[in-house]
Amino acid sequence: MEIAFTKMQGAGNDFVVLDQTADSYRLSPEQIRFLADRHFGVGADQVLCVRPAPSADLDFEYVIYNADGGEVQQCGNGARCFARFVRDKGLSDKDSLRVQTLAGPIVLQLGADGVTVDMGRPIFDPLQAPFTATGLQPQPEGTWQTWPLTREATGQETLLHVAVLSMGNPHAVLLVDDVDTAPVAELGPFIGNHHRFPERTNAGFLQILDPHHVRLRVYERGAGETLACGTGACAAVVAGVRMGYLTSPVQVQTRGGELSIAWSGLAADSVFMTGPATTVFEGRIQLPKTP
Ligand SMILES: N[C@@H](CCC[C@H](N)C(=O)O)C(=O)O
Repeated sequence: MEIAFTKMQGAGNDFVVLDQTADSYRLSPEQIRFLADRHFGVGADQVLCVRPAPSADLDFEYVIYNADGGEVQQCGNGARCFARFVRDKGLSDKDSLRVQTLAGPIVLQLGADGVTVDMGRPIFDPLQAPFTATGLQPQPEGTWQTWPLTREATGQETLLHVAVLSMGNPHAVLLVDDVDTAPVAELGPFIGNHHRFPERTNAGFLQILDPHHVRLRVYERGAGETLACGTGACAAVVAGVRMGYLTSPVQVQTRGGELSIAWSGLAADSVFMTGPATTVFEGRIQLPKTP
């Protein structure tokens, strides 16, 4: 089967975007992995599918797959690209779109500064992250807490203190002095695959510059380190605000660009993310047959 695709990026987090509004084909995990493959396919951190709305109060369904082929709940940078895609393809001319994700509905707003996404409320209950905190003693940090993860390296035991929350998808946030020297390639998979995260997790490395500016690297579940992670930026800012280090709005510098995150600090309020969304190229590709 040959399909049309659009390659997009938001702050360097890159996507293959597929229009499945009129054509109801579905892809196997092998086909997703092929599309995301940087040598044999198009290359992307995530594959995004635009599908018809499942109910009249929504505009579309937004389906997200990681490069490893697994379907996931949420993708912030992808949401901005989704909004740009439906506008550019003439699928909708609305400035405000309500789309269904696996984590629930989110609202996308197209404006002059880029796309702003209402990412919904952060979820603080560890069990809902999901994170198994049984038997652990949290360490108080501001109005919040971090959790100790034991790490055995070269015979020595070290403790990493991570903030845990969900932005619809799981996040662990570790404060570091300098993101450039943080051992992301080593600690990212350790935190991401830690047995206390039964669905694995995205691992953020947060360097605070001042109350309104941070630097961030994220080792993403199912994709490895990416140039930016939208939900990771939201989670890091929420964690920083609750620990008392940050004040909204916060500019998040990633390796691929800048994102602006706003959150009132109240658990009942949504997190808002603004940033770029760009089309890189379009094409058609023959999919491999799957068994
Ligand atoms: N790049 C994303 C997040 C994509 C999903 C994530 N890897 C997960 O498995 O939860 C973003 O911009 O938020």
